[in-house]
Amino acid sequence: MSNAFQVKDLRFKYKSSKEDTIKGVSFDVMEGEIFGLLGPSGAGKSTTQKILIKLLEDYSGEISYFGKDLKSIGKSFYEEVGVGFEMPVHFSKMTAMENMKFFSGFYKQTANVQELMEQVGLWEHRNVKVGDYSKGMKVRLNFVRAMLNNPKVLFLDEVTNGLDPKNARILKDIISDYRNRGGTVFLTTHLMNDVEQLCDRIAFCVNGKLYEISTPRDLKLKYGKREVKIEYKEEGATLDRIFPLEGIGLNEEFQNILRTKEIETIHSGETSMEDIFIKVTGGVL
Ligand SMILES: Nc1ncnc2c1ncn2[C@@H]1O[C@H](COP(=O)(O)OP(=O)(O)OP(=O)(O)O)[C@@H](O)[C@H]1O
Repeated sequence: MSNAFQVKDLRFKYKSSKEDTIKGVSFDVMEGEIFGLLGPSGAGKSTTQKILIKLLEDYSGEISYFGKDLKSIGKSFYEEVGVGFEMPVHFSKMTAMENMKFFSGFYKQTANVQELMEQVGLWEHRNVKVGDYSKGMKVRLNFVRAMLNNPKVLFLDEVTNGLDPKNARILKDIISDYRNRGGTVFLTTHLMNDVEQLCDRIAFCVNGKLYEISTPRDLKLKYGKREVKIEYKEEGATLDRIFPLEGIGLNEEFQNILRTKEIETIHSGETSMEDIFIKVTGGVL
């Protein structure tokens, strides 16, 4: 697998601000992975994304896109990337389909719009004016728009914001499917669920810096509590005990509970991603 993006010591300052918004971050986005930037509001996630999309060019540091300096790549870049911004922008007096046809016109190569609209459950509402769409429908349409050019790399900003759990799930499945077919995804979020269910690797972003670039699983192993909690019934009451994972197979008390009690639950001490985030960055999401 090659690197879709290689970012080295990226720094960026908005003209109106006194200090750097992005304070020297380095990371790679591998081709075929879902890479997530997780962080609280104002951390610099959207700014980083805008730099990678070439909307902000006045940065220092190095960014390469499939081995080429990002600054040297021309308009062809937009044929290859899909962008789903947080705030959907559509023509509200036009129908969803008219909107999609309009935006398709920007690209040389376009995806199968019907298929995309069907996937997100909007095909039957294709002739409705976007102004009459609900917020969730607009979010789903925005996703279709991001996929219109069959992108090689997909950028998503808070992609599940405003969606109910069912529609959030549908969208996450489509994103995973896109990755499984070789697509690369760079997403920003402040939502744990998005990270846990979607991302192959994540980076914690706080105040323009990155902490701990890793897989959700490795982070859990590194920062998780190495213990097992067991809940069991005894004389009508539910009791619980916590045992260290080390030597659990030889722990007689643990074995005894397993043998003699009615077990209700057994959990390994999984630390939530939120706990890990706080532990690593000292900040809250
Ligand atoms: N156009 C701009 N001019 C000046 N400062 C800006 C501009 N856009 C963003 N900022 C500032 O840069 C910092 C990072 O903002 P950014 O939007 O990248 O954060 P974020 O992590 O994406 O947060 P959110 O999830 O709220 O969008 C914030 O302090 C913000 O106020």
